[in-house]
Amino acid sequence: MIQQRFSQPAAAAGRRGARLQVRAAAAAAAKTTLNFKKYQGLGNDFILVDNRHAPEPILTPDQAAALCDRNFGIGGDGVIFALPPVGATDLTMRIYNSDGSEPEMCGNGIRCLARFVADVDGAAARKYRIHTLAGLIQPELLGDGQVCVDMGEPILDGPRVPTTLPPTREGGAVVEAPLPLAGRRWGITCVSMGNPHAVIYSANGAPIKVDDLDIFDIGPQFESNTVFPARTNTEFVEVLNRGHVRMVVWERGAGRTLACGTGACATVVAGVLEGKVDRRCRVDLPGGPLHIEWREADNRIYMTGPAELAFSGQVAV
Ligand SMILES: N[C@@H](CCC[C@H](N)C(=O)O)C(=O)O
Repeated sequence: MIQQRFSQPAAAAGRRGARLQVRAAAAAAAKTTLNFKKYQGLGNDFILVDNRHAPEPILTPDQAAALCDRNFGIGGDGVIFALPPVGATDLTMRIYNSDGSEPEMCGNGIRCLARFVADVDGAAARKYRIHTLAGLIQPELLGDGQVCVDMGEPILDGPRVPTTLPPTREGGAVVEAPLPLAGRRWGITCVSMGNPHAVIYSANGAPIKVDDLDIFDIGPQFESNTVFPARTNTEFVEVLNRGHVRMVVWERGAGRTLACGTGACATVVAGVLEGKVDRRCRVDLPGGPLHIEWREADNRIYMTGPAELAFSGQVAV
C-alpha cells in the first residue's frame, strides 16, 4: 500500500515502513491508563473522570465518544469530568455527550458527579457548589441516598432558548407553538435549563400518549430540525394528573436515553406554563421517577433523584 502510494524502490519503502511501524509502536506505548468510575441516575449512565489536576478535560471529544460506544467502548450516555473550581465553587463540571458534542448541563449527570466526588474524597453527605457552562448548580447528597439539586432558574426567552419558532407569549416565550412535522402539528414549549429543550404535551390538539410514539423514528426529526439551530433535546409528555406525568425523551447528542434530569425540569416548567401540571410534579421516565419542584418563592427548580455507582475500571486511551 505504502509502496504503491509513493512508488519508491523496495529498500526505501521498507525503511519507511519500518519507521511507520516504530512510530505506531511509540504511539501505542504513549497510551495512558485512565481510571474511571461509571455511575447512573435512573439508567442515564456516565463515565466519570477525576480531572481536578488539570483545567481542561484530559480526553478529546472523539476519545469520549469512543469510550461511550456500547459495543467497542465502556458504554455510556456521556463522559463527565470533575475539573478545578471556578470562583467561589467547589469544582467545575464539563460533559461530552456520547456523540462527542458538549452540552451546557446535565441533570442526572450532576447528581452522579456529586456522588462520585463524595465517594472519591470519602466525604460525608454534603452540598456542593458546582460551576457548569449553565452557571452555578448545587446538588445536595441526602441521607436516604437521593440527591436534591438546586438547578437554578429556567430560561424562557432570549438566545439561551435557541429556536426560530415565533414567540407565543409576551416576553418572548415559545409556549405551545405549533410545529408541523411528520404529518402532525406538535405543540412545542421551549425551555432552557442552560441546555435547550422542546417539550411536547400535545399533537394535533390531542394529548400525547407516550406508548403510541415511535421515539426512534420521531426523535431525530426534532433533534435536527432547522427551527432548533443548536439542535434540541425533545420531551414527549403524558399527563396522568396535575402532580404526575410520564415522559420519554430523545436527547441531543445521545439519542434515546432512559432519563433526562434537565428534561424533567423543563417538562414541569412547560406544563405549568401550559396550565397542565402543578409546580410540584413527579415525572416518570423509562428509568424511574424524578421529583421536580419549580418553587414560586424563588423561581428556582429543585430536582430529586438517585445516583449510583455501577462499576470502576481502567482503560487505555
Ligand atoms: N441527560 C442529561 C442531559 C445531557 C445533555 C443533553 N444531551 C444536551 O445535549 O443538552 C440530563 O439528565 O439532563
